[in-house]
Amino acid sequence: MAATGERLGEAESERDTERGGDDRGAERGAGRDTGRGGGRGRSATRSLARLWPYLRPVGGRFFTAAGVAVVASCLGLVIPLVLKWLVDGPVADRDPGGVWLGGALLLALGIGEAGLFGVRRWLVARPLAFVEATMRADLYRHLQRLPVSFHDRWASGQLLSRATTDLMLLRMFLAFPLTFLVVNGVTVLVGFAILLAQEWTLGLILLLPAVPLVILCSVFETRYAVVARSVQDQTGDLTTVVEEGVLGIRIVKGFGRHRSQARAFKALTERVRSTELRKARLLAMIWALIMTLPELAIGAALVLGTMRVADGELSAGTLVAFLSTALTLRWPVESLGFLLAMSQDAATATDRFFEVMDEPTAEHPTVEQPKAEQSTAEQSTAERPKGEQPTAEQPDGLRFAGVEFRYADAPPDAPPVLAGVDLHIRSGETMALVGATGSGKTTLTALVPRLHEATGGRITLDGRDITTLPREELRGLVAVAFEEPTLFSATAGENVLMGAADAERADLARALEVAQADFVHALPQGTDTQVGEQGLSLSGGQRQRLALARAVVGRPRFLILDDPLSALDVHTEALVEAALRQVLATTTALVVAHRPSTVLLADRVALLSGGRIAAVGTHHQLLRDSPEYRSLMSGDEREEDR
Ligand SMILES: Nc1ncnc2c1ncn2[C@@H]1O[C@H](COP(=O)(O)OP(=O)(O)OP(=O)(O)O)[C@@H](O)[C@H]1O
Repeated sequence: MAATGERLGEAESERDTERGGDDRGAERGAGRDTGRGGGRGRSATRSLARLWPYLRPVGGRFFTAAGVAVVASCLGLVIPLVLKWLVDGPVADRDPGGVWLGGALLLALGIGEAGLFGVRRWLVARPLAFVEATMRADLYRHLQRLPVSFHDRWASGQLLSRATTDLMLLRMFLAFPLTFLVVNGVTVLVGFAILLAQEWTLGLILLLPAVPLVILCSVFETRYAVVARSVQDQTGDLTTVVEEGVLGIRIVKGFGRHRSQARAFKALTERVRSTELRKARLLAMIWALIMTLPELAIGAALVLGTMRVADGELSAGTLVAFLSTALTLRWPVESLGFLLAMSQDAATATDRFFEVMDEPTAEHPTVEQPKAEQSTAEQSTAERPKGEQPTAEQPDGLRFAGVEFRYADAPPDAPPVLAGVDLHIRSGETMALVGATGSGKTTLTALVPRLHEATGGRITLDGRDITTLPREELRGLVAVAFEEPTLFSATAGENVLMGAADAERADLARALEVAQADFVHALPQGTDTQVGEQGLSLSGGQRQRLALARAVVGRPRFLILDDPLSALDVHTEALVEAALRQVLATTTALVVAHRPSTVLLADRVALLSGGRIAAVGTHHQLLRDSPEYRSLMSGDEREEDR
């Protein structure tokens, strides 16, 4: 089963040449590139061996089932021996009693074989469903724990296809090809031993095709591995396009883009189809060879055997038994082609599964505060203006000290998004964060709950470096509401209660009130109303208010709001603002703001520009002193001054 890297490399470059340049259109919609591989230089056996930890808990039942299948298959090999006895004995002696006995024996063997195969099926069905479910649960759990940067890189369709198609392929592989590769292997060995024992010259004739078959199978396996990987990756791309098309149906319809969407989809399906056809051609070729060579050998053995029976060198019974054994071995030999193909598909699915599972869950795990960092902490303490030293009565609030950040996938020559942010939000204070589009406001807010890891500097909450806080504690301290409110296919109440592990119904009512999300009570089942996939049954403003309620339900110590009022009408915005003022009075908050109305919720404003905090002050101070701030706010300035 092992494939050589060189051959894989050759096959891959051949595939690339075959592809040519005409499927560029199909690349559209494939989205982010991560998650595709070439099947280059990997051993199928080594890949499949990684499934062992999942198989081990059900190993007893699984191996018993394989043992039962081996016995059933070898039982089939006894049938020709009974035939030999029948032909040379009772049939030659014209003994009807013996013929009946032989018939009964053959019937019993047939029933025994069928019964044992039934038992095998029963033995493996439940454990393999368990293996598939465990792998799927592990994958889901791992996906939840992977950092946001991973999800930024990977297309969702690639992940979906791994969780569905690939795991189904693996269950099918464990249920059938894996067992039958063993069973058929043992059957072929036992069968050939019987053939050689019966008549070694004829046996050798049947063995002749084995050498070319082994070589052909190895070449086939190498080529098939590459094509199998392509099909599975392309299916992932297809899933991404379908998902994007369904989620973005409003945009597609709104801009009348269904034709171009359909064209892009068709290009991708064409690409999958042509790869599937290449796979089918390979399979057809290997099947033709695997079926033809043994048939030729059986034909040759039949001619030679008949001549020897005619010459009296061989008994008719022996020839009948020999040919029946050879015919019994046809299926185990012929099945090799598709069993190998299914094993390759499974090895590819295993690789794709572990590509995700091998991704580290934390880019920077929680660490004990090292000495070097402590000195930075001391230094930043020294930098604090007088009167800002944290005390037990007055905690320090949220502090950014020399925070730097660059996206891992940013071009190497691009400047960092954040190039040394220094900002102190005092305990209980609300700070508005203002900056031009793309200046890094969302990025800065994402660093606080460690959705991304700062690449330099440090962030402290009440004097504690966030990298030293256990993630659960950090996420209990900090609540976030993003500009794009994400809701889940659950009830309105469940969506809000997701904001805090220990929140109760009373907290839910309070949070809904604060976020002016009373509309929930008017829904058909109140807070128990399902909000549909991604909350799409609600308006943008309603979704945003629910997201806000989710952020405040746990009375967080620190609140991060990314332009939380952008989708609200003027009337609702005023209501939410009024309620928010109450919440903000009790927490330390950083609020990304684009409009003066949001800015006015804050005690002070920080202007982010060129990756640094360019100015800090009240709204009116900045309007007076900062031309950049004035220009950013100018759109609404007149309204503000009214
Ligand atoms: N996942 C990512 N990978 C690479 N670059 C990114 C990623 N996300 C954002 N960026 C880049 O980082 C910069 C800052 O983006 P960010 O979303 O933080 O800006 P912003 O100030 O919040 O913008 P806006 O006001 O439009 O919401 C932008 O140039 C953006 O293109």
